[in-house]
Amino acid sequence: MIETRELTKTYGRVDAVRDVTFTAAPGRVTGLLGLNGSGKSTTLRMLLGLTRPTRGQALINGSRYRDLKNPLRQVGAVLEQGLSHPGQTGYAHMMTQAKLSGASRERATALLEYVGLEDAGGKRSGEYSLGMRQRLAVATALLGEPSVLILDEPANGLDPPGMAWLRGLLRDHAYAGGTVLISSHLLSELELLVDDVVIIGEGRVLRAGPLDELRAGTQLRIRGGDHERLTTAYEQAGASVATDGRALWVAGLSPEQAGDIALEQRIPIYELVAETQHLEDVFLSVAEAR
Ligand SMILES: Nc1ncnc2c1ncn2[C@@H]1O[C@H](COP(=O)(O)OP(=O)(O)OP(=O)(O)O)[C@@H](O)[C@H]1O
Repeated sequence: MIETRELTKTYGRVDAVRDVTFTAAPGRVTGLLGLNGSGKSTTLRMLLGLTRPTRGQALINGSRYRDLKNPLRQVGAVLEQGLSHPGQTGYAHMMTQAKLSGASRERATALLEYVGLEDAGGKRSGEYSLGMRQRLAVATALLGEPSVLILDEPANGLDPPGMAWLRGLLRDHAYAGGTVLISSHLLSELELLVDDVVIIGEGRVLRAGPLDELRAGTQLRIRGGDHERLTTAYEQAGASVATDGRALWVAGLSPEQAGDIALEQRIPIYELVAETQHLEDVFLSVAEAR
């Protein structure tokens, strides 16, 4: 479980993070979304005890990071800057880190295999691709069998199969009761993964909630015989109607209602599709509403 309460970090006159309150619950994957510079890394760094909050609280399993007993057994982190020494092999890195987190050598070896680096374990990590470094960072984070995982922009450097692998791993972690908090500006990548979303902009929480609730606004895309008359009829029925030049976008009616109204007006319908909003649409509408 992760909780922040009125978490704030001020650098000089800049509020990097301001009054950020959210919860990332066990059994769920929570996405922290925002543009570059919106305060994601600063929030995660405060949770991990790497940056001291100006005020407010950042709690993992009910405690500040520095008050956690055995922190490496409670929380694993994948941060943007790699952890490993470039001259050290992946294998040697895992053995050093295993000692720090009290994990066995067997677990370290098994994790190298789990992240797909069994053949690259003898190579210096400085020679790894960005994607391989991310895999090594994930293996390191999992060493202490932590219930909480925190990942800052892990999609950077991962190719599509790598991203699919990471999605599977994080979903399994949440399914087993773990808590996952992942930051990203790649909305389409996150849409396939997260259960809950916290959108931040300029250091503040703009919107937070379950993904399904945030993108609940289903719209109908309708192409018919007479768009002008259709618009009038739908608006009279209480819907809001927009057009992209080729089709009408209708919010506030079911497909059945929209079809029946067109039939009453004797206007032919050539195409009628119910489209669920994408995370990107939610993000843009939140950003525009500010
Ligand atoms: N150590 C620091 N000193 C001064 N300003 C900082 C420091 N760290 C972050 N900031 C500022 O705080 C704001 C938020 O930065 P942060 O790195 O948390 O954003 P982010 O959402 O993680 O962005 P990115 O995806 O680019 O890393 C930015 O305006 C940044 O310039």
